[in-house]
Amino acid sequence: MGKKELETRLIHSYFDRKQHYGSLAHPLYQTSTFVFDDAQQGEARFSGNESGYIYSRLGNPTVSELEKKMADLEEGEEAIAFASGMAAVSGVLIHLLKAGDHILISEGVYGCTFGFLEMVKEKFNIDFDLMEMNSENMIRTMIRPETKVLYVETPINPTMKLVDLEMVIKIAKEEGIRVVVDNTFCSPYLQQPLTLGADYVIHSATKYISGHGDVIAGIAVGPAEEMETIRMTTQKDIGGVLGPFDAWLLLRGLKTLALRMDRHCYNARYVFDLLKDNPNVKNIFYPGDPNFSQHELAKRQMKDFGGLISFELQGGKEAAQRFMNELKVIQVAVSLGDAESLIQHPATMTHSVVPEVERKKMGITNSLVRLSVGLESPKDVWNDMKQAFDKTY
Ligand SMILES: C/C=C(/N=C/c1c(COP(=O)(O)O)cnc(C)c1O)C(=O)O
Repeated sequence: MGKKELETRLIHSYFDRKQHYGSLAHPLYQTSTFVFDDAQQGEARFSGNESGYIYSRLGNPTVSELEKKMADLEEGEEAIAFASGMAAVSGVLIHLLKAGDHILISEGVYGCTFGFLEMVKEKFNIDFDLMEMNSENMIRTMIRPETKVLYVETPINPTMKLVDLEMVIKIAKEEGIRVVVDNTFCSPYLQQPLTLGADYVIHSATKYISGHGDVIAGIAVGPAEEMETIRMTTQKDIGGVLGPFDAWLLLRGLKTLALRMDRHCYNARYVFDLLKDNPNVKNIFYPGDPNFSQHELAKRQMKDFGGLISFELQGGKEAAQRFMNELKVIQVAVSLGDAESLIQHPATMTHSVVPEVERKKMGITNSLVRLSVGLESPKDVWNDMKQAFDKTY
């Protein structure tokens, strides 16, 4: 029988149940270290002459099961689980870049990704430029001899703009540059950048992969040989590893990823269809909007349009904060991809670390709010927004 569908591979496991009392669920190895049969086995394991677990910062069976599954789901060679999405971002970029290098970034990125780039620019002389990656000529103009990486989020947090992966990857391959795609907003269920030729995929697994708002985690998927280098240097020595219980929770969350993403997409479309005609909304940014400037690219590049809607409210920051404060079902909180609908104000929250001049370039205004549509009844989500509009305007 051939390779099963993704929906099936999300659920089924890789471990040999016969070695684990027939356990259906993957066992949880909540341990920091592993006992050797004798001193010689310890020597053999550390030297690499014998495979096996040593210490959970170097590998853990529960974490390995998650990594195998994520590599499979993203159609990649190998995956590494990290303590957070930012640990995955920094782990991969530290591996790929050295002093004097340059990296091109999609015009919008998560605020702390921007903060990380500012830090390595100042401390380690790794330069970066943000750019709107929608013009082949512009990208080629911005590439320098020292450019080593094109880093993109698509959709971009929080503006929901898209980057044409096939176009960016084509240029990168011609120029001998690596492409890293942060696939957090889609999960492998809606988009698989490695199948388009990207070199690395990154996830804040905190979001849709977990789906239950109870784990902070990151994942990187990439070429096996380089991932081993990252595992045994960048991650081992910086130490941003994921704990076994968090890996176990992610394995549990992945089982329902397909069902949850379908529901997030359905619910977001339901909300959009009502929100788009609301007089208190100045602009709305949702890939599933037929009037969205990149709607055709969204249809081509994504399986469905996701669970996130960003929109600008009439009246600026004060009105946006009043609106958020009137919500009862939707929770005012950062993060996304949870069962609960969440709303946040990027300019003063997730992207507050980005200087205002850069935020403006990214299209992040004080009127912008980002809604992560959850798994509740979409009717209740919309009614909550409607009553908040009535009280705010
Ligand atoms: C509060 C956090 C939000 N985001 C995070 C995030 C990270 C970083 O992921 P950890 O938070 O380190 O797991 C990486 N990549 C993307 C596209 C992200 O949105 C947020 O936007 O609401």
